[in-house]
Amino acid sequence: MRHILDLDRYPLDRPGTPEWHALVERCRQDLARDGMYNLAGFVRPEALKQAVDEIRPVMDTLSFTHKRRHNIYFRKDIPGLPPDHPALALCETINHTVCADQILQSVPVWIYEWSHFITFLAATMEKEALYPARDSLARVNIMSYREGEALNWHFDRSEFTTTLLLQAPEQGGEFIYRSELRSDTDPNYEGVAKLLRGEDPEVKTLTLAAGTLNVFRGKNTAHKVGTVKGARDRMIAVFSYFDRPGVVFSREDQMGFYGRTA
Ligand SMILES: O=C(O)CCC(=O)C(=O)O
Ligand SMILES: [Fe+2]
Repeated sequence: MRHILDLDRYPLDRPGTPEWHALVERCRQDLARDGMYNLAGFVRPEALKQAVDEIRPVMDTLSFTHKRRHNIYFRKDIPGLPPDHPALALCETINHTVCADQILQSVPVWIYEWSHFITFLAATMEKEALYPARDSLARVNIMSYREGEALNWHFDRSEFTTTLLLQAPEQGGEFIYRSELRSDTDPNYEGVAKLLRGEDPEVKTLTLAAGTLNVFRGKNTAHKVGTVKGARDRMIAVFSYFDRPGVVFSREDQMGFYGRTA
């Protein structure tokens, strides 16, 4: 892993040492304050290039074009919410997705499965353990956003979302988010409606640099990716871990996100 990750700066391979604890502590503080932490330069530039080079042909030929109108929940209906409630307003997403089963031997999948990485993530999230998904599609997704494309407002399925930007676009493609818009006990439908109307003053924008590890509270943070501009696509790896082993997506979700089942 030493040639892939900057382990001098981020000592993930030395769990239990004072420098490892210091890094975990810093990430915990960022999460508590901002609902997010970022490790810039986590992946070495040569490894980023290798990742983009090995994924590019798969992206160009086998990726699923994810294009649909959806609500912020990525669900047809929400029990208890009338279909015309403004929290269910539709928005449009388009990007291109490659799944873990199409890039079994690749830099992002190696990182996803590295036990020191999983141990570190769990520690920053103050969890006893964290488990990779069993779903062969959802484990790792590589998403490419070309000029004019964007991912629209949504909440994620898992409590935390872990991403690694492999290639930054020339312009646009910002990560736009609203922390703690809802909680596990309060869906805050009025707040969601306000956000979708463009009237939430708490929305923040982050421009990520390639190689940055980004971890945020995806389940209750509404987030989207701004429209990409310029010739270079925005390419990002999204890692899905869960609190229990063996998580698989429903066939309906697999079809919606990946255009196929596994
Ligand atoms: O592309 C990103 O930065 C975020 C991706 C994301 O939110 C997702 O895949 O759920
Ligand atoms: Fe997301």
